[in-house]
Amino acid sequence: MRQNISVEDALESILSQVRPIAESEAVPLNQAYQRVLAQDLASKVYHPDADDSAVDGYAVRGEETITASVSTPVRLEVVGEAPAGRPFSGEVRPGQAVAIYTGAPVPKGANAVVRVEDTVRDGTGVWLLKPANAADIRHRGDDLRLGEVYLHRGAWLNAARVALAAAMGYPSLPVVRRPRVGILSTGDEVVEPGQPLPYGGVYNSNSYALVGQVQDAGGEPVVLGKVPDSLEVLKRGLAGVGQLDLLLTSGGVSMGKYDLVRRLLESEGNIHFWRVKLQPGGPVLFADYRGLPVLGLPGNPVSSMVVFHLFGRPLLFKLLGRTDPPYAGVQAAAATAFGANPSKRVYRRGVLRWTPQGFTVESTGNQSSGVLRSMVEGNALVVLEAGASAKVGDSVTVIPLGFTI
Ligand SMILES: Nc1nc2c(c(=O)[nH]1)N[C@H]1C(S)=C(S)[C@@H](COP(=O)(O)OP(=O)(O)OC[C@H]3O[C@@H](n4cnc5c(N)ncnc54)[C@H](O)[C@@H]3O)O[C@H]1N2
Ligand code: MOO
Repeated sequence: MRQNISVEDALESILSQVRPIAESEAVPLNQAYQRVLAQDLASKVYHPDADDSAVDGYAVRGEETITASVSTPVRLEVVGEAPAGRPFSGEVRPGQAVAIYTGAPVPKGANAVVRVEDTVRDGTGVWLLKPANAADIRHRGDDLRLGEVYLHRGAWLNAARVALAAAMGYPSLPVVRRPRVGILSTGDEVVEPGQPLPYGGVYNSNSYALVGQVQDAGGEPVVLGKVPDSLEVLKRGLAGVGQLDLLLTSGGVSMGKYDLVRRLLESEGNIHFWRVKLQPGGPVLFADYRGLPVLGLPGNPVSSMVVFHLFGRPLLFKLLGRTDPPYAGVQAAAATAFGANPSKRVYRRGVLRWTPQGFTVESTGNQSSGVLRSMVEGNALVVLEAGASAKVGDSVTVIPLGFTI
């Protein structure tokens, strides 16, 4: 077992232990959001399907309109209409125009369009007050070309990507099976909300943070409830977890004699590492329990959330084959001072704001890892290397939480 390793070494150890999930399934478009594409997708169509009009106006032979102006309007005979979805089947001959609408294919013979606001309708004809513009025609395949791959395996299916798949002609999408992620809380003092709170008790919040964090990363949370501080009960709980891709435990990984998760994994599992040089979340543990990867999150609510973000989220991304980064940093000017830890990298909770001068970040105040409120009031983690504090105005690295830039 490795101990006291860096965040980078811990992440590398975790990622080297997990293989991407090979199974996939087909789901209708409306169920594809927040899933991960399992195959490259080539367009089944051209978009636009034909050279079409980008504006409402008149399709004309451009060379006939060059002299058109308010003082010297050009008159053409309107021989038909081309609404979107009902293309004009004839041809635009010299002296003629066809009333055309945005998205309709440009009829044969026409090569430019005059916008309706630059025309005056006059019985069976139309006066053009400006020359026609060829740039108001969109060309076949400007957006999508038949057979070309525009969505790649590993893509996180957000609104725009699902929409693009629809535009390419797919009614359903192949997506990677969701990793099943067990969430197990430990601790005699931990009580489910809704139950009376005994003296010294604490409501289970970690499980609920993890359900949301697992879903946000693309996993399927499997809530396994809470086991009390008893080795036997913990063992029975672990024996009955069923088919999982990852087990998250919360609590029980520190130095105390009731820190059962660590003790059980020490004796019956294989601990890859325990304790990482970071705060909050230093006592994090990563192990293998009978073939199941186990990420042991420290019990303090902030530690649990931060450690999941730094390690659990990238682990799920690897299982899913997601190609977007699990998190990223931006530079921001410190609006308050941030204190250092002499021997560990710290992740302080801060409020990241966009101002006309750029990003600024302000501390949420009390940085104790028991203050869950800091994860609600803050929207970002300020990263400070061991021994490195920040003064007001210093540029610091910040990891935005819950939104991507
Ligand atoms: N002698 C030492 N003691 C501690 C150390 C240390 O290095 N030496 N590290 C501290 C740090 S840092 C952390 S973080 C915690 C982690 O401890 P555990 O993972 O063993 O967690 P517990 O002791 O079970 O709980 C810690 C804290 O979190 C509360 N908790 C636990 N589960 C939940 C839950 N599901 N929902 C809400 N809150 C929960 C629990 O009541 C405790 O207050 O260890 C320090 N100790
Ligand atoms: O690392 Mo603990 O997570 O500071 O409280």
